[in-house]
Amino acid sequence: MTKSTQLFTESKKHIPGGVNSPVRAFTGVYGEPIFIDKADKAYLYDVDGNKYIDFVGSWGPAILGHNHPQVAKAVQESVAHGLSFGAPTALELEMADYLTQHIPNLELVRMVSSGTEATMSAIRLARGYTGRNKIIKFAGCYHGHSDALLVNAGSGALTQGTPSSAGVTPGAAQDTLVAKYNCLASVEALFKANPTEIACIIVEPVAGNMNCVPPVEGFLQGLRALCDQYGALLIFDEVMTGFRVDFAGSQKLFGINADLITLGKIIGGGMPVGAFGGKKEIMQQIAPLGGVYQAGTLSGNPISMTAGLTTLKLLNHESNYKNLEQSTTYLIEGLQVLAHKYGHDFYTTKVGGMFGFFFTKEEVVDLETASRADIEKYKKFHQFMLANGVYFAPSAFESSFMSLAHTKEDLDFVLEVAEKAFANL
Ligand SMILES: Cc1ncc(COP(=O)(O)O)c(C=O)c1O
Ligand SMILES: N[C@H](C=O)CCC(=O)O
Repeated sequence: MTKSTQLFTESKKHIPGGVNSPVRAFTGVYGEPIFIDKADKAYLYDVDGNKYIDFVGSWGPAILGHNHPQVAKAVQESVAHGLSFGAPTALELEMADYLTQHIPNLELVRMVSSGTEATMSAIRLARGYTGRNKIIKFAGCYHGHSDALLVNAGSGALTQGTPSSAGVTPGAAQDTLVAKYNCLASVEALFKANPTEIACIIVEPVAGNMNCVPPVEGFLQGLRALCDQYGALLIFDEVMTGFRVDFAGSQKLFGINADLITLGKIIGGGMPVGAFGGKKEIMQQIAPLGGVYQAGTLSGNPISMTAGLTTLKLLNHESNYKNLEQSTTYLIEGLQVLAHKYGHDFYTTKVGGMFGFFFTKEEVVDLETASRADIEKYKKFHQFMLANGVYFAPSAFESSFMSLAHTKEDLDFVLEVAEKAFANL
C-alpha cells in the first residue's frame, strides 16, 4: 500500500469521500487521489516521493509556478504582523487600487474569501440594483456552489453526475434560466419570454469548467447587446480567467465591457480569496452605502492580500503572457500531432494560459459537444500520464493550466510520455 492509499483510506473515515472538494476524489478518472507533500515550480511531490509535472496549478492560482520565492518571502513577512484583524488595512486598499487600475470597468471592488462568495454576491447585487429576480447562466458553466448557481453546473457537479444539486430548493432554482454556451439564439429566446424580469447574465468568458471552451466570434458581443436591449447587467465571472487569459482579463482580450466582474484564484496567489466589482453606480448599492447586504469575517485577509499582490506584480509583464501562450501552443500542438499519429480523434483549445483537449473529431463549443467526447479515453490517458509523472485534472470536465515555471524540457517530457500513452490507448 502506498502512503497515498493509506491516507485516502483514513481520510474517508473522517471526511466525506475523503476529500474537501469532490473533483479531488478521482471519481472522474481511474485510480485514487495522490496526497501531496509539497509543490515547487511546475512540480508536485506526493507523500510517496513521486514527482509530477502539474497542469492543475491548484485549479488556476499557481500561474507563477508553485512556491515562488518572492511570494513565499512576502507571506512570511506578513505573517509576522498577524494573521487577521477584522478591521481595515492598507493592504486591502493597495489591492483594491491595483485591481481597479488594471481591470477595465472595475471602479469599486469588494474583497471576499472565495469565488463562490464573489459570484453569489454579484448576483444578489444585480438583483438588488435592477429590482428583477431572474438570472441567465449557461449549461456547463460553474460559478461556485451557491444555490442559485448550482443549476446545470460544470466542474465537479458535472463530473459527479449532479449538475443540478440535491438540496437546492425549487424556490432557489426557479429564477435561474439556463442557456446554451456559444448560442445567442438560446439567450435571446429567454429574454423574449421574460423581457422585464432578467436581472443579469453571468458567464465564464472562456468556459473552464466543462474542460476549456472558448467563446465563438460574436458570442460575448451578442450577450452585451442583449443585456443592453433588455436592461440586464452582464457579469463576467473571471474567477478563472482573470489575469490568466490576459493581465487585464477577458474584457480587454475580447473588447467587451462587463457591468460586474468577479475574480478569485490568481488574485490570492494561492491563498483563499475572491472579489467582485464594477461600475460605481452599481457597487454603491452594497452595504454600508446601499441596501444590498454582503459581509465576511476574513474578507480582505492580510495574508491573502500579500500573496495576491506579490503575485500580480510579478505577473505584470507583457512577456509573461507571450511565454504562457508559447508554452501552451507548443504543448497542445505537440499533443495534437501525436494523437493523430496514433489515429485518435483529438480536438484542442487554448486561450492565454489555459487550454483543453478532447478525444473527439468535432469542434467543441458547448456542453453537448464537450460531453460527446470520448470520456473513457480521457480516463485511460489520465491514468497513463499520472503513472508516468504528469498530473492533468482528474476529470475530463476541467481546464488545464500552464504556468510560467513550466520549461521546454518539462513540455518535451510530457510529449514523450503522451506519445507512449497515445500508442497504448
Ligand atoms: C469560473 C469560476 N467561478 C467561481 C468559482 C468558485 O470559486 P471557489 O472555488 O473559490 O469558490 C470557480 C472555481 O471553483 C470558477 O472556476
Ligand atoms: N473547476 C473548479 C474550479 O475552478 C475546481 C475546484 C474544485 O471544485 O475543487
